[in-house]
Amino acid sequence: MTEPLASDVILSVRDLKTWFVTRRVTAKAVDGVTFDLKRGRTLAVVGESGSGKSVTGLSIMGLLSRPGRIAGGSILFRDRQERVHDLAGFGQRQFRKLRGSEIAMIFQEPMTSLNPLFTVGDQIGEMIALHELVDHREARRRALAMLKHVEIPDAESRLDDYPHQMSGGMRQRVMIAMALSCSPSLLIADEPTTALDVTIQAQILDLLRRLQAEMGMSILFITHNLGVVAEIAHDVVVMYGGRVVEQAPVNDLFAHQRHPYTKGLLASTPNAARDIDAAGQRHALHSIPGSVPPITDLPPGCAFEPRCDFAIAPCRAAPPPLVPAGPHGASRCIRSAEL
Ligand SMILES: Nc1ncnc2c1ncn2[C@@H]1O[C@H](COP(=O)(O)OP(=O)(O)OP(=O)(O)O)[C@@H](O)[C@H]1O
Repeated sequence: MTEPLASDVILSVRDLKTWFVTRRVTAKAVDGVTFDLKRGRTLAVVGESGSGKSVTGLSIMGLLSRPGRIAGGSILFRDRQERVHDLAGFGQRQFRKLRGSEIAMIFQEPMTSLNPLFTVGDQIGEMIALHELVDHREARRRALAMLKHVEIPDAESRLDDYPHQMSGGMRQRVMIAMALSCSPSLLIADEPTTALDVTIQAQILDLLRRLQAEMGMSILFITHNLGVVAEIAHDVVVMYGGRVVEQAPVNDLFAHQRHPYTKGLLASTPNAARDIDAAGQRHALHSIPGSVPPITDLPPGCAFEPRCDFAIAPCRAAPPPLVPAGPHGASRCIRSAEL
């Protein structure tokens, strides 16, 4: 029997396995991932390229491409009527009802969501009309309100712009407007600021924080950037090789990392105050040796063991379980108590 969902949890991913199976290989892109996202909070999923972050988001949205499929586990989602659904068993027809109205997703590249052939006003309006009974004029009025909501200057005239007439930051705002036009309770944001320069990135993060406070939505924020995590997350899940290696509230994670991979990620994140001293001397940035092994060829024990400075013989035996480490966090490192 599945354990019931705590009343403040909107999304509970439990032992999720998303595999890409072909006749020759099985790529276990997500292999036993478990986390909870609470109402009105932001959970960041962080890890290097290939760790399984995007596949986790796409699994929740029902947007996996073949031969990807959910091979096990559950994705419990609480809708606005407080009904709990297991999205792991959903078909495309059920997803179509939920996507946009209850769960929305934004991507790194706004043109993934925007059609170059239609004006932004038409596209946002169409999204609203798809889920709610509104006429053309009302859809346009709501689209304009959304453009203002995401702080697009001179929104009235921008309504009739095509996406290519806008800057990257503005397009990102339009994608957010479209995603939030039906007030979803869950937003999945997959690297939405990665392609933007740092000042625009900070503005988009500010905007998301403000919209979250106003609309009360929960955000699953996928990123490889711990700087962004520090800006936006309440809670953090660190992924490596398709598994969660550590999870903790954001303050705890930055104060004390329980997994050597998280330690390495943090040490590799540029930080001007730490990297240049008062005399202007630069200190070399740490980098984690090697790279994420292909998920079709993970080592038998801890997936991070070949790159880990703290590894001991038992790390090579079997994948360590995710166990409580400290009062709020959990770690998959058998040495976490000593780190
Ligand atoms: N269509 C596919 N067929 C086979 N394997 C896939 C497919 N899509 C993703 N994978 C595999 O799943 C693994 C996880 O990919 P995923 O995109 O989730 O990583 P990520 O952590 O989001 O990295 P990035 O930041 O680069 O997107 C990768 O190793 C990739 O090889």
